[in-house]
Amino acid sequence: MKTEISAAADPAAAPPPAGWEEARSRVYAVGLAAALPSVERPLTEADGHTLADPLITRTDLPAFPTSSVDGWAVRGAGPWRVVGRVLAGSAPPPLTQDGTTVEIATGAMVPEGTSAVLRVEESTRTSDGSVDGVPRAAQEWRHPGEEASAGEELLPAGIPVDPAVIGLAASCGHDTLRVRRQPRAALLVFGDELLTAGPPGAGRVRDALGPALPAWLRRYGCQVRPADVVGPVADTLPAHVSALQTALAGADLVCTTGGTMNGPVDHLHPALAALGADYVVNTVAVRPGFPMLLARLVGTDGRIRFVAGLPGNPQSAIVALVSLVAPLLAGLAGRSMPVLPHATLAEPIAGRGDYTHLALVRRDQVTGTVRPVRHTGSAMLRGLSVADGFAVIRPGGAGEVGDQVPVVPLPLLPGDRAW
Ligand SMILES: Nc1nc2c(c(=O)[nH]1)N[C@H]1C(S)=C(S)[C@@H](COP(=O)(O)OP(=O)(O)OC[C@H]3O[C@@H](n4cnc5c(N)ncnc54)[C@H](O)[C@@H]3O)O[C@H]1N2
Ligand code: MOO
Repeated sequence: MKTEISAAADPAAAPPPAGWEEARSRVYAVGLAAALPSVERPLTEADGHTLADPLITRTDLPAFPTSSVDGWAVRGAGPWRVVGRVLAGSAPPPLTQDGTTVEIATGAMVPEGTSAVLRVEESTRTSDGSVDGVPRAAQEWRHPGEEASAGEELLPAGIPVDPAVIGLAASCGHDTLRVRRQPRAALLVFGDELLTAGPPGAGRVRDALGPALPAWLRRYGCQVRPADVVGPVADTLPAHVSALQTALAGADLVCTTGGTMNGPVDHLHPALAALGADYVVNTVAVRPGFPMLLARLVGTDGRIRFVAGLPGNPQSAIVALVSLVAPLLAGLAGRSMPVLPHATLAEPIAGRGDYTHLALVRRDQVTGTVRPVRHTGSAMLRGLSVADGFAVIRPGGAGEVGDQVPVVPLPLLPGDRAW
């Protein structure tokens, strides 16, 4: 996909905001073009990563004929003379004579020559110690390849690794998985007015994003080390440039909060210009969160890094996170573009004219419908704390009761496969 990238420059001369969907596609494409290299990880360390290669089974599944019950592996017609016992974990000799049986445990390999497995509770012993009974018509063992054949692709590349995938990989013989390296993210919090402890007041507010964003970013599969969360960064251009330079040295993605507008101490745009960044997206026609941006820097070593500028208003910062950072990370991980689930509105939601409206909603777990929550001003976090996601109200319209609308889910549980 062609992407429009423009150099960071005078924001007054900036192009009009990108449409919300267009902005998402653009950042996803740019992320995918910079997809992170693949690495080998032990299964126990693969959770939350993304498969870089398809998952291919190393053997048939099951790998050998496997008894599904405790009982008797018999050959020919009964009664059967007992000639041995086979427990799970060994490769038994074949049953060579009709009228013979071996005791067999659930999970044990069925000896070659077996014609049926008789459940222990459906068997009797004759006076001479032989086994008798009528095996069920349905076979009581699993055949090799019943679940998968050796060499078969079980999952494509690009799939998120979750506990189900880890279990499957182990069952078909893998000790490690080839996954995309997790993106390393850093966070710079801008704003001299921010307090990092205690109650707000006297013109100062608590930094709500420094503590919260690393946790959101980890839920999107990023690595965020505590030392990579820095702030408040002093409201001067040199301090911004230097903080960005330091963060970019180690991170694939640097998120910043605040300073996206053109206020007297908003230094993000000039700092990006000083660093030679290009805009992938510079403002988006969405409410709230309009001043969000994504910029790209190419290092002298060719390494591509991104800066996501999240607006200072706390809810707007989260809108920017779900709007731009989530598709960027999907691209970097080699995943597909996130598909938005749809839900039915149980209450109307106003439109925002030419802008897309992202409205915090809560989902009724029983009916699956969504309704807006209260306290959703862009400076507020109360609504977010009781919401499951943002309903997407497209430009030029409004959401009516009964409308099916896309919903951007919040990544509330790590590694969630579906909403
Ligand atoms: N003249 C205009 N002014 C503003 C406009 C506009 O269109 N014209 N847009 C408003 C919108 S929309 C937003 S969003 C904000 C974005 O501003 P910045 O990204 O430059 O953010 P700041 O000015 O630094 O802060 C805005 C607001 O958020 C509070 N804040 C900042 N960081 C944090 C934090 N980590 N935790 C909690 N609260 C934070 C900050 O104190 C301000 O109240 O611009 C509007 N202005
Ligand atoms: O768009 Mo601002 O992000 O409304 O608060």
